[in-house]
Amino acid sequence: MDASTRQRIDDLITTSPVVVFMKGNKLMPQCGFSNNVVQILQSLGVPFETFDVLSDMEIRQGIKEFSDWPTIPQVYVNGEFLGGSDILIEMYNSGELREKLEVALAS
Ligand SMILES: N[C@@H](CCC(=O)N[C@@H](CS)C(=O)NCC(=O)O)C(=O)O
Ligand code: FES
Repeated sequence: MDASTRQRIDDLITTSPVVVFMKGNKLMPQCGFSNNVVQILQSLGVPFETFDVLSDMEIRQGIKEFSDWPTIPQVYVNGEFLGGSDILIEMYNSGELREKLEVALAS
């Protein structure tokens, strides 16, 4: 990824405490994995921003390198990579996600 893509990602992950790189948007997720993450965050009632990687191939590829994670969706909390769909589902089911987000959003 070039320096300007890296800079854009640096900016994107701090637009909100919770940022989701996904396919599609909150109203119309374009993939079941992205939809999983949206449904989980909405069910917890936390505010979050999304970025549609289908609109930008540089970010779609760049975010994989940036996070060292090969797939979309990708969830960032306070500028740190948290995980994709499987990880979010697991953390949601264990209650860890609610706890983590409560702490993250309070800071
Ligand atoms: N097991 C993954 C599922 C996500 C996944 O497999 N994503 C694929 C299909 S949407 C992907 O991002 N492929 C590369 C791409 O489309 O750029 C997770 O936990 O998030
Ligand atoms: S777009 Fe086909 S699995 Fe996500």
